[in-house]
Amino acid sequence: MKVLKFNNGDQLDAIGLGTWKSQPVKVEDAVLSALKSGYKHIDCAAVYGNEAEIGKAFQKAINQKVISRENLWVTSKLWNTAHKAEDVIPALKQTLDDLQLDYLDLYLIHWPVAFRPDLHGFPESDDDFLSLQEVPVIETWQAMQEAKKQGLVKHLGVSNFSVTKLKDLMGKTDNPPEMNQVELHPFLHQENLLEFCHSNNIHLTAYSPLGSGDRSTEMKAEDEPSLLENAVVKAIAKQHDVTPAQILIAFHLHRHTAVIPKSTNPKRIQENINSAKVNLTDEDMQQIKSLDKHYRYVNGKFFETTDGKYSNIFDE
Ligand SMILES: NC(=O)C1=CN([C@@H]2O[C@H](COP(=O)(O)OP(=O)(O)OC[C@H]3O[C@@H](n4cnc5c(N)ncnc54)[C@H](OP(=O)(O)O)[C@@H]3O)[C@@H](O)[C@H]2O)C=CC1
Ligand SMILES: O=C1CO[C@H](CO)[C@@H](O)[C@@H]1O
Repeated sequence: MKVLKFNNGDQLDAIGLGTWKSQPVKVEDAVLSALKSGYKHIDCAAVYGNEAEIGKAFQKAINQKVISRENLWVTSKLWNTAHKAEDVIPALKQTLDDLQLDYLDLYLIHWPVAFRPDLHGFPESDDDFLSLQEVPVIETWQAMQEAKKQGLVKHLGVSNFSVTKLKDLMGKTDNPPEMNQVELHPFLHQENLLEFCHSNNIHLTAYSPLGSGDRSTEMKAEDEPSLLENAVVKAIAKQHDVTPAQILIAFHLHRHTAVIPKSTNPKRIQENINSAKVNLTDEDMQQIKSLDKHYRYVNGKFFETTDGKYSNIFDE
């Protein structure tokens, strides 16, 4: 398995398991099945509403000696309601309680967007958002540093940050993020972001690598393109005698990022980690490069306000 190396010597398996939309009744078995299939890297978030069930899987796996805590890598994310300094550590402690862990391996700011702390669910009006002037990202970041000092988390990072937002944060701290988790796949290469992160010692994790087909219909565009059904991807898969999903996952290994396909199906969970064995050629990568059309499945539209507080969230 390819790994991403951190400054302190820690290593992250490049293929991890995503858990957004994994139903609480299914996710415990899914995570346990993944750990038994050799996954060591699990991607979670408070907002996915299933961390307590994932925690049960971790307990079972550790008790059954499927994996030790030291070999397991758990990422979670701070939700947008907890960006104020005083809310960060309580939110992290809730996640740790739910996951039944003493520490996280990686904690990310989920979005560069802040909601009112008392908000339940998603914003319904402009008033449900706080502006970045009211809660600057650096305030949240400093509180995360404190959590690290207290031993609650080993590594810190961000998610959905553009180059502009990374530069802004890096200009205000001596402790830059070690990870940026963003959408990446053959329809969205984000070469500039990849180059910026890699030349600044920031790892990337690719989310929605298979096109996030199980999102609710309200989140989908009518003419949404399919990665799994793409003719070029299918032809490359045929040449390698593997599935299209395995090509889509192997693409990220070739670009030295992590990738976190979501599945609750044991067969597909196994299939996805087996992508580690796929070696794409330069010619395959060239063909995949031609598919880039800057298409986002998670387009951030749900953060648009009428007052423009969070317009152009990706700065492009
Ligand atoms: N930081 C952020 O803002 C975001 C982070 N994420 C993270 O990234 C993870 C992955 O992204 P996500 O959006 O969930 O979508 P993915 O691109 O991983 O797609 C998930 C879908 O693909 C199906 N699938 C899984 N494996 C295969 C396979 N081998 N062949 C065919 N279909 C397959 C799944 O079905 P089934 O389960 O039935 O197998 C599900 O319908 C998330 O779960 C989450 O952890 C995602 C979005 C935003
Ligand atoms: O990780 C994610 C998936 O779920 C959320 C939407 O419900 C997104 O905000 C986020 O990017």
